[in-house]
Parts: sequence; C-alpha cells; structure tokens
Amino acid sequence: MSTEEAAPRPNTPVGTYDLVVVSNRLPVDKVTRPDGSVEWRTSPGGLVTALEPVMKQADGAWVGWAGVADDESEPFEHDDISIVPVTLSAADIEEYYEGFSNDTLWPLYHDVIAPPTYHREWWESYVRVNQRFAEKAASVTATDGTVWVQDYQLQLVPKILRELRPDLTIGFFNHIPFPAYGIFSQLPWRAQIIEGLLGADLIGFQRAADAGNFTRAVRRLLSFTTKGTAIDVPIDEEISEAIEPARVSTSRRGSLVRTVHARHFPISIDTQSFEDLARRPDIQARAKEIRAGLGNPKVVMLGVDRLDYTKGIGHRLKAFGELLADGAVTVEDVTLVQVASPSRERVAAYQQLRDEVELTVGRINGDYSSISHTAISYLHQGYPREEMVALYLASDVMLVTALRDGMNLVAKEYVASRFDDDGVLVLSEFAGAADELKSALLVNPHDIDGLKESILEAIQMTKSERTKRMRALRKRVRDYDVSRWSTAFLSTLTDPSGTPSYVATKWGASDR
Ligand SMILES: O=P(O)(O)OC[C@H]1O[C@H](O[C@H]2O[C@H](CO)[C@@H](O)[C@H](O)[C@H]2O)[C@H](O)[C@@H](O)[C@@H]1O
Ligand SMILES: O=c1ccn([C@@H]2O[C@H](COP(=O)(O)OP(=O)(O)O)[C@@H](O)[C@H]2O)c(=O)[nH]1
Repeated sequence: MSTEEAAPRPNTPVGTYDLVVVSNRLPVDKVTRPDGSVEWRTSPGGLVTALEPVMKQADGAWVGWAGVADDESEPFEHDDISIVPVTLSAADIEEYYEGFSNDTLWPLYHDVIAPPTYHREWWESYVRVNQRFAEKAASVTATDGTVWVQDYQLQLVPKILRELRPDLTIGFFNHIPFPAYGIFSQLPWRAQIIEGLLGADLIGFQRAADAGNFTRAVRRLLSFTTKGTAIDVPIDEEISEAIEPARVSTSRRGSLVRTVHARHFPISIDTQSFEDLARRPDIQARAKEIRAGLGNPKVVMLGVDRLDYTKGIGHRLKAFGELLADGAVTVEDVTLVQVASPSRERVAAYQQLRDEVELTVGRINGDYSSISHTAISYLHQGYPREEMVALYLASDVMLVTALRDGMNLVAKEYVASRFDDDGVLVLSEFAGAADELKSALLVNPHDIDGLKESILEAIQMTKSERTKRMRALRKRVRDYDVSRWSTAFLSTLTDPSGTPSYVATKWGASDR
C-alpha cells in the first residue's frame, strides 16, 4: 500500500477538539500490575516532557499509543489532558515502531552512527500505522481545528490527514535531526516521506540546519520552488477550494500552489518548574544525601541519557577511563554517576550498546575503584523528575556528549535546576542545545583528547568562571522556555507570514 491510495473521505467523522496533538507515544504508558490492576505512568523521553505543559494549558486532546500491545482503552482524562489511545498490535510494534521508526529512520536521521536497516515489510507497516493515527486524529478534531503532529514516527500523517480533512490547519514538528541529502537519499521511500510531510502547513525543526536540509531535499526530489522558508506545493483546483484562501496562491508559471513553511523552533523545558523543584528543601536534602552516598568526593560528574547509541556514552566513558589511567584524576577526588535509562530494548543495536557500555563500566570500576570509592555509579533505571533534579543539584559537572541529538533537554534541565549559579555543563556541539547554550564548554565527543581536556577544565574551573557561564546559560533557558517554543510554533502556524511571535495564541501560552 502507498500513501497515494489514502483517498479523500468526505464522510470522515468530525470531533470536538480545537487543538489535537498526535505523537507516537502518549504522555502516559499503560502498566498492568501483577495483581491485574492498571496504572497510567508518565512515559519516558524529552518529547513528553516538552509537550505536557502545553497540553495541560490548551485543553486539547492527545492522540497516541499507550506503550503496550493490543491495548483497546477508550479515551479518558489524565491529569487535565484528554487522552485518545491508538491501538498497536505486537506486529505493529515490531515493524512500525522497533523496525522502521527505530532501526531505519532513527539511525538514518542521526547521521548513520549505526547502520540503518531497510525492510519493505517495515515500510508497509509504517504506512498502515500512519494511516490509523491520521484517521483517529481526523475523527476527534473539530471543524477548522488544528492538529499538531509530532516526530519521525508519523511523517506520513500530515498528507493523509489533509486528504481526510482539508479544513484542518496542520503543523508538524520533527524532534530529531533532519539529515543532509547525501544521507537522506539512501532511504528507498524518500519521496513518499517528503510528500507526507508537505501535507502540513508548517514543518518545524530543532536547528536551522535541519530546516535547510529538508528544503534542499524537497528541491532535489520534487523540484518544487522554494524561497527562504517557503515551499510552493502544487495543488489542483478542487483541493484549493477547501483550503483557507490565505494559504493558496498562483505561481509564476500560473499554477495553483499551497505554501508550506519549514522553519526552526528549538524546543525547551518548563524552566520554572525545574527551578521550583531545585529550591525545595527536601530535594536539596536528597542532593546532599546523594553526595554523601558517593563518599563525598571533591567532584561529582553526571551523565543522564536513554541508553541510546546517539548519546555518546561510550566516548564519555573512554575519556574518563583514560583520565583515571593517566593519573590526571583519582576516584577519591572524582566520581561519575551515569544514569542510562532503558530504551528500545528489543532492538538489536540497543542490546549491543548495553553490552558494550556495561562491559566498559565493569572494566573501569574493576581497574580503578577502591573499597570506599567507586569510579562509575552506573544506574540502568529510569527516575522521576524529583530525583533527576536532586542529581542535577548534587553534580559539579554535567556531561552531555551526544554524537547527534535533536536537542537534549537534559542539558537545559541541568541549567534550569542550578539556581545557585554553580555547576559546569560540558556539551557536545552535535546536540541541538549547542546552538543556544554557547556558554557551556562545547566539545567534539569524537576527539577523545579534546574531551579529556574539557573534562579537566570543567573540574578545575574557578568559582567565578562557573558563575559567569552558568548565569549566561540560565538567562537563555529562562527567556526561551517550552511555553515560548509552543507559542512560537502555534502562532507561526496560524500566521505564517509573520515572524514567530511570542504573544498568546488562542490556546493560551506565554504571558510574555
Ligand atoms: O518513545 P521512545 O522510543 O521511548 O523514545 C523517547 C523519545 O526520544 C526522542 O526524543 C527527542 O525529542 C526530544 C525533545 O524534543 C529531544 O530533546 C531529543 O534530542 C530527541 O531525541 C524521540 O524524538 C521521541 O519521539 C521519543 O518519544
Ligand atoms: O531516568 C530518567 C532519565 C531521563 N528522564 C527525562 O527524559 C528526558 C530526556 O530528554 P532528552 O531530550 O535529553 O533526550 P531523549 O531521551 O528525548 O532523546 C528528560 O526530560 C529527562 O529529565 C527522566 O525523567 N528520568
């Protein structure tokens, strides 16, 4: 089946929500306890962290998967958000989620750090599941409503949705990098993906470079005219009548076009909520407890990542292991806490990564730990936000050494939590956050010697230098928080001709 077969359906049922977010994962995962009772638990990852506050404010609906196979839950309210589950079978999870999303697109879009796998069955499953998400979104959105589609798992949804519901305004945000054409062009279904995304009115990316890569791919594959962030998508007359007139124009060649915009909107966090947590006495007490539990070393370094090969955990461990081997640091003085939260555990590349990371941690600990001091405290677990903030407060140096990362919210959360203006952020230039957090110690994680030097610089940095840098970092995350991100995106979606404005949209948002 191809997306072209998704025929317009004038009789598609219409819903009641003016704003609908569609993402692969719901903000909650369904967990069945051993006694058979059901619990809805906040799901992992930066996307959920970023969108939850927006949705609570907007009183919209969130369409997505509950994280388990064959779940047929009816729509329900959770924590002030209307949840609309989409069912995925075990085969869908294997082929659409673990397969095409996380073993084809994920490595391809992260600059082929791991080799992407191309399977036609996975693609067919991706098309089928995208169709299902689009139908569900179409059925819950009010007439002339807005649908905001999230991320690489759902790139065909904008086109299918436009065919089902031409009355809708459709936005898409890509949370991961969009690769250069030389890499993207490997994808056997590259044209279908671009056509799928062009169903949206506004396509958002994390970095300006991602938006540029996408626009170049449009020109190379479809030969559409582009000017700055605007892309002219040819349409026929029948379709043009259903679209808002402001979005339709006549091209220089005299054909009707719909203008789509591709722009960057760096995602952020709910900065104030992290600072509020960090100021809580119980969380500060927990931070002290963490340091004491580590033997009160002079310097605590921290890494927090999903256990993913994009995060550069191996490079970080190598640099720290070599510093210990060189005698540049000792375990009495410096310890590393590495949270590696479980992720995509049935995908082979992730299983292999876990083996490699755990072998390396075991070797470094075996070689350098003492009875009283452990070189690396390795935690293959996921933690609630309170514990994350306590870890941020307890750490002198935060290591973010991603080889490629759409944004990396952990970097921003560390900064937001450090209301004491202390702590040093070591940040990979290959994380989207590096475009904004320029006062961090920026590193190329592939350069192990350079990384070692930056770690030593962070450990030895004077208090006044730490304060100066952290103040500048905190200004950025305070000025540009998640509310500003969503407001910028939604206001541009409503009025693409304006520069992104940060005034309130009709769904509420920033009070700036
Ligand atoms: O849903 P999973 O397969 O368990 O993965 C978790 C999420 O990981 C990815 O996060 C990305 O979005 C973050 C927020 O924009 C960004 O900071 C980070 O750099 C990205 O990697 C993924 O894009 C999400 O769809 C997943 O839910
Ligand atoms: O044990 C953990 C590990 C991570 N996170 C959260 O997961 C998100 C990770 O987002 P990021 O953008 O850094 O990376 P992603 O996992 O989305 O690629 C951040 O909000 C973290 O605070 C968490 O709550 N508990």
